[in-house]
Amino acid sequence: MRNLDAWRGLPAAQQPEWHDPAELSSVLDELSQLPPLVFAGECDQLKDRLAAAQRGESFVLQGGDCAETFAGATASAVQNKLKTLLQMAVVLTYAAQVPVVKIGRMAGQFAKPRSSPDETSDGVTLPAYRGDAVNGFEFTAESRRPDPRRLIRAYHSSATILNLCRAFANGGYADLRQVHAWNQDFVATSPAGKDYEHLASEIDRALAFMRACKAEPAEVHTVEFWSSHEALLLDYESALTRVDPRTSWPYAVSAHMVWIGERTRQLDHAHLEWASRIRNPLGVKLGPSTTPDDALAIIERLNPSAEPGRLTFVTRMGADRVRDTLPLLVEKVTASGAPVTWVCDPMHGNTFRSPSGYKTRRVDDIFDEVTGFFEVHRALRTHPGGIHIEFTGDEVTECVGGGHGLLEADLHHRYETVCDPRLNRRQSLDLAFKVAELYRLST
Ligand SMILES: O=C[C@H](O)[C@H](O)COP(=O)(O)O
Ligand SMILES: C=C(OP(=O)(O)O)C(=O)O
Ligand SMILES: [Mn+2]
Repeated sequence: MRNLDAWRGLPAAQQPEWHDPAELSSVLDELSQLPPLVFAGECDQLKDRLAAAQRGESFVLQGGDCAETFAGATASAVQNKLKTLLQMAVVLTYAAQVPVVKIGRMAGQFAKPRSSPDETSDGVTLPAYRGDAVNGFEFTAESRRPDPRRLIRAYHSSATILNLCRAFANGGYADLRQVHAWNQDFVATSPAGKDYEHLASEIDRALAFMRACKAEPAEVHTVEFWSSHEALLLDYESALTRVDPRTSWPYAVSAHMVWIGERTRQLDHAHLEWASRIRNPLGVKLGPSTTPDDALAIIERLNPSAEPGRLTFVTRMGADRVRDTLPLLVEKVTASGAPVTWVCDPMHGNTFRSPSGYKTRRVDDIFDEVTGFFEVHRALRTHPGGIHIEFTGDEVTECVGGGHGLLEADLHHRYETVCDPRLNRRQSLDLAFKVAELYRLST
């Protein structure tokens, strides 16, 4: 018998200390009555797309904020993010010559695992910020107190964002020619534009050819878009786990895909137990300390029946370690015959604090990790299935480098993230053009 509550008896890392159990329980009751944000059939479709990525027949582009905020659930913020994701996807589609599976770290990415449970500033120590679903970013005792009512806001903000994404993806905004025109603007105004001109003009010719042939498939005007987030808060995820009436299988209905983070993927803990019961496509983050046995045990827990598209390993090794740590994992998993989609997160292994105190990342390191990921897969003749990035559609100053040469001294201008540093719009497009080149060289 499936037991959706078996996780409750196990240790769960990174859960908030809610102070009022009665209030939490009433919030969870309320959540469990609310409509699903996604449907099981959609999750199955995404599983098919991820299975294609595992076979090298598509490429995953997953990205969004490190931590979404309630204040960020506006039409313009969501539109800018989606626009950037679509621009990146067009470049990658052309280079990879396979469909790009567009998955937002959006519409639910409201909870954060933290390195330390508290934060100290000017001699005052308060609970760490754990995402808008838990507490407020503002550094006051009142704001940092975990508030279960925020879970309801997380649900409604997710609904708002997902609704905007669905409308943008289907309502003409995602038109391929429009997206390409934005890319041409970027190439024309980017200092590194010369490097990208060739690819952009090839795309231009391909589109002109299609137009001349009067080829206007629906895919030119709309895109498939999927939501994802880290399934961190098990009370929330569990209240939004529903049994699909078609199949009687349980699904997380908070997002199409959910992933388990590097800090909560312990084999005998609650997160993997909960994830093992649901039927969504799942991601698991793997850091540099992961052994092949860890990876094989996770596969055994989450995908014992070897269902294609069910399990994505999102590796985040760091640019300096990816070439040493990834090969053995990929080799052993491949030898086991298990179907796994390999996706590279080049962000979380490359974070450092600048002398001025900002948490940041270098675009060069991010690109270097993706390069290493491609090299490893090429050497082992396995498929680099995609990339997973933290980015935003706005011109923030959180990561250093990129075509516009953002310096550490520039970080203070627009450092707006509430958790990890994100690529800004131009740095994201730089990355897309560079990865596109890499893809072409490596296949
Ligand atoms: O996004 C991932 C983690 O939540 C984040 O890297 C933790 O950051 P911290 O080390 O500042 O807690
Ligand atoms: C917490 C995150 O990453 P990881 O689990 O890889 O540390 C994240 O993706 O924001
Ligand atoms: Mn992060």
